Amino acid sequence: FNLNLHQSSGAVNSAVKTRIDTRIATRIATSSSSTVLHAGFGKPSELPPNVKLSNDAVTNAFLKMLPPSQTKSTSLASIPPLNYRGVIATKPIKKGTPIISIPYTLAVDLGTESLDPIPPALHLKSLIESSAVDKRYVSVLPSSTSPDYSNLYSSWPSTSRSSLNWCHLESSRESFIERLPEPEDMYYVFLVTSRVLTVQDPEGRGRKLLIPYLDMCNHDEKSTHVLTGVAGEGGMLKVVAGKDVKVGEEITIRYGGGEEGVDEFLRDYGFDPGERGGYERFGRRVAREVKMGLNSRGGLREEERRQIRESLKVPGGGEVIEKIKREVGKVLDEIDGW
Ligand SMILES: C[S@@+](CC[C@H](N)C(=O)[O-])C[C@H]1O[C@@H](n2cnc3c(N)ncnc32)[C@H](O)[C@@H]1O
Repeated sequence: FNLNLHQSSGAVNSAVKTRIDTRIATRIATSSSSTVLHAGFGKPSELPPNVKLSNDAVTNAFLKMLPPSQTKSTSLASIPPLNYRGVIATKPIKKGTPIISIPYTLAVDLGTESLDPIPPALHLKSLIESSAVDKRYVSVLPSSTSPDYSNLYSSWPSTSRSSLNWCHLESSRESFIERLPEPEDMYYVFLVTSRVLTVQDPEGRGRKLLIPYLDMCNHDEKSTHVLTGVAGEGGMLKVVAGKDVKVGEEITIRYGGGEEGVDEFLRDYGFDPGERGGYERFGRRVAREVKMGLNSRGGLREEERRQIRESLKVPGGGEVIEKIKREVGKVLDEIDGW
């Protein structure tokens, strides 16, 4: 494939894998399409009016941390329709050139790869608490009160949580919490699962890295951009353009995880990657789990179903939770209709 990667060493093609338990993301997509928010913008002055470049003091201080070349053709912006923060092209970018290049030395290295997000989460917590992570970066991470975090079903009311223990998704999250020193440490698990990439070091071992700026790229299943880099001295962690990029286009990457459905995706990132079948698919999975439960242990008793129904009425949890609750409600209706 004719991607013109910057090759400074033979190891440069080592993949930056998108987070935790995921497969290598050097998938060089064959599709030439990508999300084009607003095609046809040629100059920065032609940025779509509804894309607001982030221009507050905290963001500007963070951007100054980065190599100056970094912000010549991209910037952070609030991007419609969700108005989430993301990276946007402010200049046209040619296919094959790096869009983002962050030196390994700027990344927060959380150690060698493990399938378990808890060790890197606790490592991150201690680095942040001991001020070993640049404050300018910490200040732009989503806080524990930001919607990115609070929309996760972490805020699912505890009554619902215990009632939903039979649900694979919920019990896997519960098992995280049980193994954490404090339930609040779930916030660091969220930072790890939602924004840490696995990058190979020169010896070929995967390392968990929090890469400032690169971690601001949102997910798009159809993104053709390619992640490359080596987690070691002199390494540059890059997003290389898989296609020509126009001004005003969002720079997205393709996250790993949740290939089978949407559940791990929801747990780890807190949003529904609609293209994978979304909540409908999740609902079907829940239904399957309930039915399996019915076969193996006589199913949910009437009392259990009643408790779940009650817990579904407890407000809170944000949009994601509300959608899951609706799906769970449908599954219960289905069972009670049998
Ligand atoms: C690696 S961060 C991306 C940058 C993030 N928007 C920020 O401002 O720091 C991953 C988080 O961004 C949000 N996100 C990324 N892609 C998204 C998408 N396609 N739809 C909705 N939210 C998305 C989710 O909150 C996710 O947990």
